[in-house]
Amino acid sequence: MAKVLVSDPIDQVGIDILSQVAQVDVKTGLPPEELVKIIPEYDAMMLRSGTRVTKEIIVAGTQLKIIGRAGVGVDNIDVPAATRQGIVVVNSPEGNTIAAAEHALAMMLSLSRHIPEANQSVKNNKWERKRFIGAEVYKKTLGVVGLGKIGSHVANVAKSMGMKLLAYDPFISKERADQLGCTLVDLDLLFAESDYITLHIPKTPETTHVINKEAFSKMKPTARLINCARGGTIDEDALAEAIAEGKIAGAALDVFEEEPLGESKLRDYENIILTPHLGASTAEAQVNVAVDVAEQIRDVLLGLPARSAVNIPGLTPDVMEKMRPYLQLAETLGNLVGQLAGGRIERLTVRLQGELASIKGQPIVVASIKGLLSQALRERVNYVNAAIEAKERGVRIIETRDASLRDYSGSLHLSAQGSLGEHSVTGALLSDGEIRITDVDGFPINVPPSNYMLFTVHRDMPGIIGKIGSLLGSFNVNIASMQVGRKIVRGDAVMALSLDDPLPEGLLTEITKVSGIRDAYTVKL
Ligand SMILES: NC(=O)C1=CN([C@@H]2O[C@H](COP(=O)(O)OP(=O)(O)OC[C@H]3O[C@@H](n4cnc5c(N)ncnc54)[C@H](O)[C@@H]3O)[C@@H](O)[C@H]2O)C=CC1
Ligand SMILES: O=C(O)CCC(=O)C(=O)O
Repeated sequence: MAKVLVSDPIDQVGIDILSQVAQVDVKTGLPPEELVKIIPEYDAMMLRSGTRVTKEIIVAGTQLKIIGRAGVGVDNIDVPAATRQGIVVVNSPEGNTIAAAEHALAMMLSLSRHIPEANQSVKNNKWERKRFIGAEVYKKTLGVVGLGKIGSHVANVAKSMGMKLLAYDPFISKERADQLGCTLVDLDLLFAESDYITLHIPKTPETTHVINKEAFSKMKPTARLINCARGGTIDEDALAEAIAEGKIAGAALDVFEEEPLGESKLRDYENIILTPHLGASTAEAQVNVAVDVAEQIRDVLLGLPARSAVNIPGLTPDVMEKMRPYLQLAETLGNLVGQLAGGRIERLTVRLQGELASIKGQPIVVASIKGLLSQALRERVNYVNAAIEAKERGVRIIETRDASLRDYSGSLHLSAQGSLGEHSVTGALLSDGEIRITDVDGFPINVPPSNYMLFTVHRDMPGIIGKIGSLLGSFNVNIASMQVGRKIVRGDAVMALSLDDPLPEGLLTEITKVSGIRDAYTVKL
């Protein structure tokens, strides 16, 4: 039975789903060195933001097939290392959207009405009504940085509270911003005009310290800053300085450069509200993310695709479902051309022909690479790491299209240039979804792929097929089917044989010795 390690607190509903297919061990709060020790026995990991899945943990996780992040941000997982090792990383892109947006809105209102300080004051037996004069958000300007799922929900609610909305998001269209009632502006204008600034961006090289000393110098002294997105997007030293110097009126932070928050000046100011990364911490969100991610882990352990994999570009389950027969075709042809070419492959050209030329090429290219590398890497290569493996091995990938070819209802042509020469194969799908190999090295044939195959290039002359048949028979190898493809009579030809048994050692050399045989290749598909 598969084993899943749950390393952060996850709602029981997620554990129940995982338990349908796996032994689930809940071990929270483990230090990294302990995780490295125990991870080799696990097939999957499920976590929230409390666990850092480092390269060391991933490298030690030799059985790991999937890492599930019950939340949005996967920045606590070394995704490139997981990808390199062929481990699928999944998240729950929408399960906590509302929770995080509501937390940001709660922070905005808490800042405006001094809720935390007023609460503390009453609990200290005081009644300081004058001290806590607040500000209304109605008719004030909210600057939303990052107009994705959470930013959009914040904008929607803020609009209904009568706020004016500015937004900065270089990847969002004007139409989408218009729909949300937001005016897209550049960051400098957003800083200068906003009464409230709320961040809803991932932490990337571009967003690291996007709120810095210079940014604070552009803000209104009455501005209030909210970050329920990611630590590190605000320069915390610059923020403490800006608050101390009265450059802005307040800040509310749920996320920090270092979590849990260590020594920090941020604790010193009454007008800074701090929460311990609670954005996703609602009962509803925790059920949503637990179900979403546990179902994906269960599916992957059962050999099914994951719906929110962050490291299988373009291969969402609906694409996967629609394209499954073509992916199978691409993998088979990749595997075949890789074996024909042998040696070190330098270039793989993938040509989508006829009707196939109009469909999304990337998944087919990935499947072709997976097939190509499968002889060398076996089960180590998958849809996650195929492209990376090819790049690291110096295989140049070229994708081309030719819509003018009208054979079958679309066909796929792969050619591999390797250290031993160049070979090409073409294949197509029949109406019943069966795969046909329709061309090898430019010679037309029509054979289904089979486990064991033999291909020869020979001179088209009487007797040669008989000789090969007898030779195979003398080694007790049964021929399931045989076909010859040629371009001109008595010129060169290709023979494709499907065999019931693998070729015994030495037989391939015997075949190449037959007069008229130029080359022979044995293939296992
Ligand atoms: N505090 C918490 O507990 C939670 C925090 N989060 C965090 O909130 C953030 C936003 O999450 P979602 O809205 O779900 O993500 P999303 O992917 O839907 O939206 C992010 C938006 O940021 C934009 N963006 C990317 N680079 C940008 C840049 N340089 N400048 C401006 N905009 C940029 C993107 O175009 C996108 O529209 C993420 O970092 C996520 O990890 C999410 C859930 C809970
Ligand atoms: O798991 C959590 O509580 C944090 C959620 C979060 O930060 C995210 O989903 O990006």
